[in-house]
Amino acid sequence: MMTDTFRLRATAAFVREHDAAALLPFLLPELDGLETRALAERCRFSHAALVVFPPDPETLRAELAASGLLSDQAPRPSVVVRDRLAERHRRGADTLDVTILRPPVHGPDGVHRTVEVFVLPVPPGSDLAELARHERANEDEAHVAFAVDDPDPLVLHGLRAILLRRGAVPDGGGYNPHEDATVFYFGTPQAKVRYQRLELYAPGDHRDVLDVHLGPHADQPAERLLRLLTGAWTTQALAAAAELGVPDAMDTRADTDVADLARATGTHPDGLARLLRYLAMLGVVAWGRDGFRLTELGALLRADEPHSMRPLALLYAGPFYRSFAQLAHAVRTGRDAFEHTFGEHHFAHFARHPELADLFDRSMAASSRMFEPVPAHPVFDSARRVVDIAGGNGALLGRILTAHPHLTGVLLERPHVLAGARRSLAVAGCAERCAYVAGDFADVPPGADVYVLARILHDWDDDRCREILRHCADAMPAHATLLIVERVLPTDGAASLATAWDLHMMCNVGGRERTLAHYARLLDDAGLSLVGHRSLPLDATLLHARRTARPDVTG
Ligand SMILES: C[S@@+](CC[C@H](N)C(=O)[O-])C[C@H]1O[C@@H](n2cnc3c(N)ncnc32)[C@H](O)[C@@H]1O
Repeated sequence: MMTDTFRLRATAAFVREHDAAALLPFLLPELDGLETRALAERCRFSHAALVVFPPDPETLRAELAASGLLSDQAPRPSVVVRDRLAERHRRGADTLDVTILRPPVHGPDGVHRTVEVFVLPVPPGSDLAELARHERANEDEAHVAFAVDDPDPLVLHGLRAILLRRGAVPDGGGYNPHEDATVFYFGTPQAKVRYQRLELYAPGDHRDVLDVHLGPHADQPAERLLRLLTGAWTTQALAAAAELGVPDAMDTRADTDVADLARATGTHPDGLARLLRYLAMLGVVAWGRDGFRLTELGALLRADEPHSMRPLALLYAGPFYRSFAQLAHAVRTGRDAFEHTFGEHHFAHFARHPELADLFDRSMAASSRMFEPVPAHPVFDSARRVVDIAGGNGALLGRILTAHPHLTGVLLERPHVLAGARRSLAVAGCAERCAYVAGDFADVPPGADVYVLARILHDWDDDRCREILRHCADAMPAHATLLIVERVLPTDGAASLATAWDLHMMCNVGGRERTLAHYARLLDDAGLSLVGHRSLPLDATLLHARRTARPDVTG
């Protein structure tokens, strides 16, 4: 359990190191440059907040002093956080004596900021000990706050609209008469920093805007849970649209009439209208005056879109949907649910069903935009030969060979995958510079300069990964490089696609996503060293490893 001093120090360091323009895109990765600028012009990053639970005032003073946080201001009563704690822990608000301190901290540019410290005394033997334990572990009240200096209602409505459009979710708020200030809380579920709540802090009484923010039922956990529970319907609605060719028959620049769309897709007009209404809620299509328009998001489901995500939609709503229904089996037994559902491992199952193998290969290509920056890695400049181990349909090798005409490539894959790889490398114009090896991880060809393992290690448990990495290390000359593409699990609780894919790997493959330290250990065990890493699109990371130099024992 983290001590309050540690939590105070970490919060103060965060406030010191960040500013609004840099922080906002981490909280809401979908913000575009214009929106970030509009927000940063009207909102200052003012503080990060936490709740502490000192046994007595002396301990609190000592903890604040040890964290470099000193304030001679008198504490003010908290209303909003007190009420939230009371509701979460089913206690009367008047039994919680929560006060607010705001010790100053200087930001990177010397500007005045604060750490907002909510203080709830928990004397020894108090019945609040369990509440304190829960709150320290979950940090439900931790948030970062942006102060709005000129908060007229129009500005507040405009700021809310941008935040909501980019994935923020209303998460309560309130008016504190002791401070004459209104706060608006938002959840930021996509955040790439440890804070998944954002506060707009507006001096003055803005309860009219707050009423809109809170909505009639917005603070009901039951409503939030209902929204979460319908996730399966989202997967199926997206896949149904893709299967029926709805995005393919729509336009991103003009509205399409529902009756026309029903004719074009061979669907029932009422059924289609209802599906479209749901898709509009997801942002996949948008309501227009004359029907519905396809959005940029929805266009990714078109069959002819470069990097089309249609195959992924069909896979996730098809075989992987059936196996996800058995997730509890995977959690209970530690064994993958795909094998439990289909009677064999997914690689073997797909190998026996060519239409599924094809769907799988095309769905891997759907997210191959994560490879875009890989060919720019400097290791390719001095290399001559590259081996892509289990390179799938050759999407990555094709990019590397296209960017570096001096290179030759080898693609190692299972025999049934090679035909597709040959075709796509021929389309990429790299056929003459590429050789193919039909085989297993044990057949990694020796003597190349760069070896690539993209989205392979997460398919396997640690023992099999060590084995695969040893095959690589054995094949690698002393100067060679191994590049690994994976989604790396964050260690600070930040939201990441890796966390979702870790569940997918457990359920469907029997593998796992890993932290950077975990990869470093596996490499080390195989005689390799992690020497660098850089981030890639779609929450992926490129790890760079070399053979570990062995001490010269020839003496
Ligand atoms: C998740 S895909 C990744 C493909 C490619 N590297 C990419 O990122 O697009 C995993 C690949 O491992 C291959 N594979 C599975 N078992 C293998 C084995 N024993 N030896 C070689 N390749 C294998 C599969 O055929 C599949 O193409």
